[in-house]
Amino acid sequence: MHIDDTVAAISTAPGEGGIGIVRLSGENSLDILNKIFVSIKNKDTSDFSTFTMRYGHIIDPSNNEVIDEVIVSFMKAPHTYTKEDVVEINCHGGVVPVKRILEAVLKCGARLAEPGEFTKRAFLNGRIDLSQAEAVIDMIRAKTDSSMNEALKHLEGKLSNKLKAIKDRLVDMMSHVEALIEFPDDDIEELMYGQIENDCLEISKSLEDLIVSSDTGKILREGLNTVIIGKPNVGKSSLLNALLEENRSIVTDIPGTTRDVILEYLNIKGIPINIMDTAGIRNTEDEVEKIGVQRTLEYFNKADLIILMLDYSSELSSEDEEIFNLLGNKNAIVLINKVDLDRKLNISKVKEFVNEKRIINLSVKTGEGLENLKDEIYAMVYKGEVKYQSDVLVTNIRHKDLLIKSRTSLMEAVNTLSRQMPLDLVSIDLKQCVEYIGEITGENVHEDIINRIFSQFCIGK
Ligand SMILES: Nc1nc2c(c(=O)[nH]1)N(C=O)[C@@H](CNc1ccc(C(=O)N[C@@H](CCC(=O)O)C(=O)O)cc1)CN2
Ligand SMILES: Nc1nc2c(ncn2[C@@H]2O[C@H](COP(=O)(O)OP(=O)(O)OP(=O)(O)O)[C@@H](O)[C@H]2O)c(=O)[nH]1
Ligand SMILES: [Mg+2]
Repeated sequence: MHIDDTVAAISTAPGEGGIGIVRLSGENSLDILNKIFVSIKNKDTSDFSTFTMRYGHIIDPSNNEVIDEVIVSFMKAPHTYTKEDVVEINCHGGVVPVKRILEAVLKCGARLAEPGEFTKRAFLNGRIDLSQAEAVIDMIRAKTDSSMNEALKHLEGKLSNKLKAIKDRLVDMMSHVEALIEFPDDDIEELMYGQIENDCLEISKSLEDLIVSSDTGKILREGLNTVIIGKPNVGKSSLLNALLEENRSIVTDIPGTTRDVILEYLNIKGIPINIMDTAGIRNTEDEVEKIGVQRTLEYFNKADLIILMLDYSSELSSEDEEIFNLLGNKNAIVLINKVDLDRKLNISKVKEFVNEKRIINLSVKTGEGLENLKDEIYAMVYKGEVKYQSDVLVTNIRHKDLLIKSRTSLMEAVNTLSRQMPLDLVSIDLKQCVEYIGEITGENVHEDIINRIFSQFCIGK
């Protein structure tokens, strides 16, 4: 496939900044630049060496007026971000210079790039595979160091290489199977059945390891959805504020203070947390509060982790018990807050309700127990297994779903083999398995899916 138009976009974030960048990619990039760029030394761009920069001015082609003082860089195909000629115009940061330079570039024949089009070209031109392109957006969205490190590993091809190794093995097996179908040989057939079955099981184990890693990986990419619930006045909003180290939520000693769900983002030991403070759960006649309680329950159902708060200084109430009943087998930590006050809470009774959940004593007021809470969340996410920290994690649900499908095909092959059914059927299963892996890397994936992935990108990426 040959892409023959040249695209341009503002690649820096909108707003005021030190520098703004307008990026061009495509075979006319340098010609377009030549129409609007004048260097002090009056050199034209024909002898612009790759990966060098030049100082000069951008001129408005319609009236020859200077738009801005700039530095331009040139990267020659194919060793560039997109594998096409790339020009970057570094102008003064601010909304006007980048916008006017972009207009000038468009007037001279560039087309406005779609969101993610530079990265899409890097994919279509074969510099990176689809899973690496997806990592580019994860990189931009990452809220913590751990999330970013994981995205970088994907970007650098750690997952792609693993998948490639798996695919190579499958293709190898397929050729053996094909050979045996074409030239049946009773002497080795039985031996081959066992051998292929073994290989399938081994590959299935590698797929399984990747699938398991997605429990942690998804959290690093999307954040752990954590909902603080409890009856009114136990200190939910105080906890949110303490974790954020700012007064985000209104705190008063009036029960029913919080009426809506308040969402904030936290970084707990590198784990991105989407934390939600909610309206205290109770039966109420107040119309606004009722809606708030309803919302609390909706978020409760979607949560990855529930932080259930109790009040050390008050007796267990029917409201607390109602919340215990909601918990079921939800992933939850029980926090007993206000341990700085005198105890009225019957702790052994709490334990009867939530015997298998972790209970942590805390005082938001003094800060006691806050570190224990953070340690517990970290341990839950990493499940205490260090193996995830060095190896690559599957972070993307699309990838996880395809890995599950490819493993299912592989297990179908195993099933076929163990029942000594014809090898043609095994061949079909193996082919299916390879195709699912190819959907992750983008070798064979429907255009709609590619478009959907890149449409999530920002402009200029
Ligand atoms: N100014 C600028 N900064 C940027 C980018 C960019 O496009 N422009 N990037 C993008 O968003 C990121 C860097 N990513 C990049 C990835 C590959 C290539 C590239 O030219 N690769 C060539 C090898 C170049 C060489 O080694 O000489 C290649 O793979 O062939 C450039 C940038 C972050 N910083
Ligand atoms: N002594 C003591 N008081 C606390 C502690 N944590 C919170 N409080 C107080 O408890 C009261 C209620 O706190 P909030 O954070 O508003 O409670 P909430 O659970 O958000 O309440 P609703 O929004 O009404 O559901 C406030 O007066 C807080 O200052 C604590 O650890 N110790
Ligand atoms: Mg509150």
